[in-house]
Amino acid sequence: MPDISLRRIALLGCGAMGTRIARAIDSGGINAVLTHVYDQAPERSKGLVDSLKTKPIIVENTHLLSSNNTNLVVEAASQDAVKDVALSVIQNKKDLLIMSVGALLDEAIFEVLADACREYGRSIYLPSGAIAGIDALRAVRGELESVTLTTTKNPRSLSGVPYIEQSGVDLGSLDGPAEVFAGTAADAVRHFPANINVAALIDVACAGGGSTKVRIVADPSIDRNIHEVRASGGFGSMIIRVENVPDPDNPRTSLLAALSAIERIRGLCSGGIMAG
Ligand SMILES: NC(=O)C1=CN([C@@H]2O[C@H](COP(=O)(O)OP(=O)(O)OC[C@H]3O[C@@H](n4cnc5c(N)ncnc54)[C@H](O)[C@@H]3O)[C@@H](O)[C@H]2O)C=CC1
Ligand SMILES: O=C([O-])CC(=O)C(=O)O
Repeated sequence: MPDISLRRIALLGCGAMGTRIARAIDSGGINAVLTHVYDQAPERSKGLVDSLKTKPIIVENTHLLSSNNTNLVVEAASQDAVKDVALSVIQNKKDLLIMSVGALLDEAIFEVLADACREYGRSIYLPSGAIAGIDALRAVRGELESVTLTTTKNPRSLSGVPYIEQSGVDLGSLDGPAEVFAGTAADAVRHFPANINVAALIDVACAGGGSTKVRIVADPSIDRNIHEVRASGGFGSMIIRVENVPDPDNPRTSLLAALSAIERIRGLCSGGIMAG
């Protein structure tokens, strides 16, 4: 049940997604105020704050985001940021919304955070991000026999990933679709930390323990970030497919991911009737 007293928000990460979230709050579309921000790149936090009507305080490090009277810390930074700060946010009795969900496929981290949420009575929210149907997958998790995620992106949305460079695939010379990864969700988020958080979301929803099957395909002929989940089991079967427009400020990230975060924050801050 959402806590409608959530009104003061701190933001970790002022990149493509963090900027959209901050602007949605600043525009008055969410019943909340952005009180504090932090980014390890100081020019990012300053650039964001300069562009906002209501100026949040720029803090000196991640931990200061939860050492004030905010209710909710929103993470839109990186898996490393989650590993660094998530536990202290919960210990400081703040709720936490995580977008770099891949961090949770480290079993030790998941268990520590789950225990801390119980002990301190706080919640960690994982918006459905760049995928859809997370609620349905969670509902049928006890009946699942098979789940596979296939993610297809333009090579420019996959550039700079050491795993691809080491595997000898030359993204620049592809003239058709090429599989660049096949394996488990746990390995996918390790090798593609900024590209496949959706695999972690699906795996957490299905209680897969990191074992959900994942394929990543580079296809120079497409300009969308496409995620397709095929699931089957005792409930029947489902195919969930999204064809996402990439965020113009970060082609790895889909616009839907930021919109999903904003909608989740809006719901947490307003209560009322909510679908899904
Ligand atoms: N859950 C989902 O469906 C999706 C999740 N994501 C993830 O959400 C996160 C945000 O995405 P974008 O805004 O597009 O990325 P971005 O690269 O545009 O921005 C990330 C910002 O966080 C900052 N940052 C990174 N590590 C940090 C740390 N340890 N401490 C403080 N600041 C740090 C960077 O300097 C940068 O300004 C990424 O981890 C991305 O992989 C992206 C798309 C979908
Ligand atoms: O935004 C997307 O399409 C997917 C993505 O980067 C992620 O899951 O990390």
